[in-house]
Amino acid sequence: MAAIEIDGVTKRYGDVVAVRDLSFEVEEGEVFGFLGPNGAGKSTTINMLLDFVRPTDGEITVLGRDVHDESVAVREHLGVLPEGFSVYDRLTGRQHLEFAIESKDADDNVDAILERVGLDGDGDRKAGGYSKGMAQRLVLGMALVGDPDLLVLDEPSTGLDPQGARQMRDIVREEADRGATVFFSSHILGQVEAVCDRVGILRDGQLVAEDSIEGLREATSADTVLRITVGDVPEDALADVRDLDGVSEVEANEGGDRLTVSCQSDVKTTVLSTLEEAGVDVRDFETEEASLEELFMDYTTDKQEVEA
Ligand SMILES: Nc1ncnc2c1ncn2[C@@H]1O[C@H](COP(=O)(O)OP(=O)(O)OP(=O)(O)O)[C@@H](O)[C@H]1O
Repeated sequence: MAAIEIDGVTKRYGDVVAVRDLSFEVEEGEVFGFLGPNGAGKSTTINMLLDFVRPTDGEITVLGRDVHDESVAVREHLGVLPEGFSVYDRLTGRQHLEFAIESKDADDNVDAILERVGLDGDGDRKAGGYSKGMAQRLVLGMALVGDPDLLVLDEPSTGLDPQGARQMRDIVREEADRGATVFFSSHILGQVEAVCDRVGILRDGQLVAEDSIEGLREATSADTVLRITVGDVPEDALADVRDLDGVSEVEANEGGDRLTVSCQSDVKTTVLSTLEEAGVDVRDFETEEASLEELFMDYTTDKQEVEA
C-alpha cells in the first residue's frame, strides 16, 4: 500500500492554479523530499494532504484512507510539522508534549522526546520565551509523539542552526528506520540530498521530476565534471571526446597532462574508454557530480532564463 496517493489533484484559487493535475505516490517507509521554488504549490499540496484545504479536483489517499472522508482515522497515524505553526506562550515545552501524548493516547517519555529534539534543560520554560528554532524543535517533538506511521514536515529545517539541522536529519533517518514514511518539503537542498530516498520537484503546480537523486543526475543535462590525469594527449583524441554525444566541453592544461571534461553523468565511462582507445594513458581521474542545487536549477529554470 502506498502511504500517500495523490491522483489528478488540481487546486484553483480564483484565477490562480496553485496545483495542476498532480499525481504521484509515496511508498510506505520511504523518505520523500518535496522540492520546488517559491510559489510552486508545495504548501498547497501539503495543506490538501492534511485536509486543511480541499482540492478543486482529484483524490488524495493517506495510508489507504480518503483524507477528507476519513480525516479522524488518518490523523491518528500522522505526525505533522505544519507551516506557520504556533505554540501556546503560557505553556511550558513539557506541557505541550504532555498535551500531545494525552491527545494521541500515547505513552511516550517526555524527557526522551525533549532530549531527542535538543530541548533537554528547556522543557520547564514557557514556550512563549522560546526562540523560533526552539519552538520549531518543540513542534517537531510533538509530531513524533505516538510513533506516527507518516510524518509530514513542511520546511522542517527553516530556522534551525546547523546542529539542529543535523538533529533533524538524524531524526528523519531514525523514523524511517523504524518503518515510518516521511514526507517533507524543503528549500535546503543539502538536507534533502542527505536524507531522501526520492524527491519530487514541483514547478508551477506540476511535478517536473520524481526520482532518486542519482536518477535525477542521470536524467538531467546538468553536467558532471571529469578531471583526468593522462600521460599525454594527441589532438585527435581530444577531438574524439569532443565529438561524443553528451560531452559539452573538453579542456587540456598547458602541460597536456590534465584534462577537464564536462559531460552528462552517464557518458563518463565512454569518455574514459574513448581516450584509452585513442592510445591515451589514463593515469587517474576524479568526478565532480552536479550538486543538487544545480539539478534543482536545471529542473526549475528555463534554459533561456539561465543564459540571461
Ligand atoms: N489562499 C490562497 N489564496 C490565493 N492564492 C493562493 C492561496 N494559497 C496559495 N496561493 C497561490 O498558490 C500558489 C502556490 O502557493 P504555495 O504556497 O502552495 O507555494 P509554495 O511552493 O509552498 O511556496 P513557498 O516556497 O514560497 O512557501 C502561489 O501562486 C500562491 O500565491
